[in-house]
Amino acid sequence: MRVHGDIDRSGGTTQDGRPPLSWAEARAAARDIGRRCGPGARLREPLAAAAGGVLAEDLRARVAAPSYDAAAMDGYAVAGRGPWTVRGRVLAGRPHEIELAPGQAVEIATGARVPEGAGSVLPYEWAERDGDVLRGAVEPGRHVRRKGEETAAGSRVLPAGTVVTPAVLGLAASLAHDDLPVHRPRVRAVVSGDELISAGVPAPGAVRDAIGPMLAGLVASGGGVLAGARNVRDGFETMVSALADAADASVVVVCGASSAGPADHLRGALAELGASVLVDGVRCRPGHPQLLAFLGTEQEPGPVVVGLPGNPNAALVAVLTLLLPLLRGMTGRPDRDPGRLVEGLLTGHVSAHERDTRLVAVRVEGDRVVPVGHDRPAALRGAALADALAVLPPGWRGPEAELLWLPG
Ligand SMILES: Nc1nc2c(c(=O)[nH]1)N[C@H]1C(S)=C(S)[C@@H](COP(=O)(O)OP(=O)(O)OC[C@H]3O[C@@H](n4cnc5c(N)ncnc54)[C@H](O)[C@@H]3O)O[C@H]1N2
Ligand code: MOO
Repeated sequence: MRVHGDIDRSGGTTQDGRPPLSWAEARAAARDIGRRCGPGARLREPLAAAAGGVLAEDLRARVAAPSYDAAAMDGYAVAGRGPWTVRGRVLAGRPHEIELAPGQAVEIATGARVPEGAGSVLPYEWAERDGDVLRGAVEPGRHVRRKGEETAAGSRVLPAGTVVTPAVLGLAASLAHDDLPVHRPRVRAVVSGDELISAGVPAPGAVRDAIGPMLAGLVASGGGVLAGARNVRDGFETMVSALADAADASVVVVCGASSAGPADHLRGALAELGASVLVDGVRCRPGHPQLLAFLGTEQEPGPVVVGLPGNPNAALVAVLTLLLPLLRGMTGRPDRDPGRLVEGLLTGHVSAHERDTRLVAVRVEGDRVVPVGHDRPAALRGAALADALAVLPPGWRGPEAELLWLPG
């Protein structure tokens, strides 16, 4: 993580004790910080593992595309004018040394190498064959994909910084790449809480960790990679050493311990480590105790810390508010959300918060946006049923609402 000196390190709360940043300001700040931090570690990854990264170098063609003259249709490769004499058959993947003289043809499959001397391919649909004699109308050059006509060997096909989508992976494979140099923010998670268990049925007083299982997919949707998740017990020293141990990451996500209780040690641990807290709470419901901080110094920058509240739905909102905009900023992804404006269509009873932005789980049903309920801070049932969170700014009267799409 590289931090530049011009970031406002003031953080803190306003005089009335409320978080200084609105929900929209917090998202914009996280994205901006991500842009300044840059795209994270450079790795050379096998193709399948490179998905979601951003190219660390221009992608160049290791071979021409196509890499040989190939038939684009099933039919006959023909040389010169017809009628032609059919000399045999060539199939894709079968090497051959056939050369055709004018007046000769071979039956050919799509993708097979067109013999030397053949000028075009006559599809079956246009061919008349009587024994070895073939007739039909061809246009010179038709239905042959010439070597290099799409891409010349050695040419630059994509610039550094391109997001590795499934199409980019397919293209890279077709141009003979086995691995790709990509940048990808490495994210480490610290899941804190004495009451948490990660398997089985909880006894009274114990709680299944519901945030840890969400993180890999959420981090990947922002272009990062979850390099590890640690469950730690509540404790000041434990939190300090968990943060210090994650120093090799671009981003450390701390789940829980974000509030003011006796077991909530995140803020104290950050102070102990000399962190700069840049987002100290956000004016939104749920999720207001979330935070964003830098570890390290100007000379030796450390990771960005994103603090998620322990209530799982509040944590999800904080991921969408701070973590994903941060990762998108780091990886140069477009900020696609808040998504689109849906006009006049939020149905059912929802009320805005007087001073904070409310995020409400909704389903999009045709042209209606329907709250699904079950979206209190501790409940993920609503988010699991929902397509999106409707963004209701303070004092919202509706019915228009902006939608923040939930990662799929
Ligand atoms: N005096 C105040 N108390 C609280 C405030 C406040 O402003 N003043 N904010 C409340 C809000 S809002 C939230 S959200 C929580 C945030 O708490 P923490 O981030 O400190 O998290 P914990 O106290 O550890 O846990 C809160 C709650 O969530 C459960 N939890 C924690 N981690 C997980 C997990 N990984 N999976 C499932 N559930 C988890 C935990 O058992 C608690 O029930 O603080 C309020 N209090
Ligand atoms: O804001 Mo808390 O983060 O309501 O659950």
